[in-house]
Amino acid sequence: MALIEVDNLVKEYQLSVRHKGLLGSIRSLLIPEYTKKVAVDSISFSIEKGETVGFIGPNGAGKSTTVKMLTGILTPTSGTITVGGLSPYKDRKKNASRIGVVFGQRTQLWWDLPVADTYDLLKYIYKIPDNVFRENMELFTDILGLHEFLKQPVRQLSLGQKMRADIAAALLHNPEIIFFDEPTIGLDVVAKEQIREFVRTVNRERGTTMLFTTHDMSDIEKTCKRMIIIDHGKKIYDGTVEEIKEKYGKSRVLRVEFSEYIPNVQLPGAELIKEEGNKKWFEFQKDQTQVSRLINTLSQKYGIVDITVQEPEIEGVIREIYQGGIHLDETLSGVS
Ligand SMILES: Nc1ncnc2c1ncn2[C@@H]1O[C@H](COP(=O)(O)OP(=O)(O)OP(=O)(O)O)[C@@H](O)[C@H]1O
Repeated sequence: MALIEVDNLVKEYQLSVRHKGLLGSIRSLLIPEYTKKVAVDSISFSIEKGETVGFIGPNGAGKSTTVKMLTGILTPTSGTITVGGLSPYKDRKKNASRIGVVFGQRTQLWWDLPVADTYDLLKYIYKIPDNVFRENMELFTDILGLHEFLKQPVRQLSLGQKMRADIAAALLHNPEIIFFDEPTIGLDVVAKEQIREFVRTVNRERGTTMLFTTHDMSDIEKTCKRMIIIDHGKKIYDGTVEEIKEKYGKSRVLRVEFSEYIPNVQLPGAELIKEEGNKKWFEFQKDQTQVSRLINTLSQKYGIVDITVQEPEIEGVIREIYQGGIHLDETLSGVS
């Protein structure tokens, strides 16, 4: 049995119908009417121990609702979830001790307490043995650079420091599974990279299972092997990040450094998209133009110092999927 098993999961929210005007308001009060919003529509998937999975989709797709059900905060309308053999909403307390949750937009730390005191409190709450606490504090301080601000109250921390402090707090009790909700939102590139590196280290060294919801495709590309895409509450893709890029990222960029400045380069089958000194970037469609033909054409006419082919950005592929420009085929999408 997989660590996380989700079968035909459905969540409907009940919304009250409001009528216009004073009479309408009175009517709504006396005879309340409701409509249903299906936020999660028969989703199934399973996640094995040690996997890192990106859970993505456009705004309102149903990601948070699914994660809230996985963590036991919400009860499903129908379908089943098991996390390590437990039902998250029925065995909420037991489940909580085995999971860690990191919210990018909210802190779980005590606002007025120094960070170190928060960790002491968590040690007490989760009954973390001394040796585990010491080992984790050492590792987290080292990779996340906690020593800079351990004695400062949480309210004085910068966004990036708070995020690092929050991640350490969520992992202190050695959870088997961690749910990250937009873990790098609002952070600068250095802080983002530090967090991604930390996540990779913990996954590699401890085999911790990780699920990310994020709008930052670099988070997914740099930390996850697998990606589940949902849209309008339905699962539309479940597979590797590489596979979706390879199959749907049709455009490639040829970056060429010439031995001298050449004003007009004609390259049939490719379009000039950028130039900088002696360097030029050409975009081409990999299923229409062979890269070897482009290289031959260029090298016969011009002196070339360096040439590289750049892979497609996952960001662009996902944008097109959200905009309906790419229809995923069922054999690839792993959707049954
Ligand atoms: N408490 C609620 N009551 C009613 N409808 C809700 C509630 N929470 C979410 N919804 C609706 O359910 C749908 C899914 O919302 P959800 O927050 O799960 O999406 P999401 O994929 O996490 O979006 P985002 O990327 O914007 O955070 C949306 O249409 C949303 O308006």
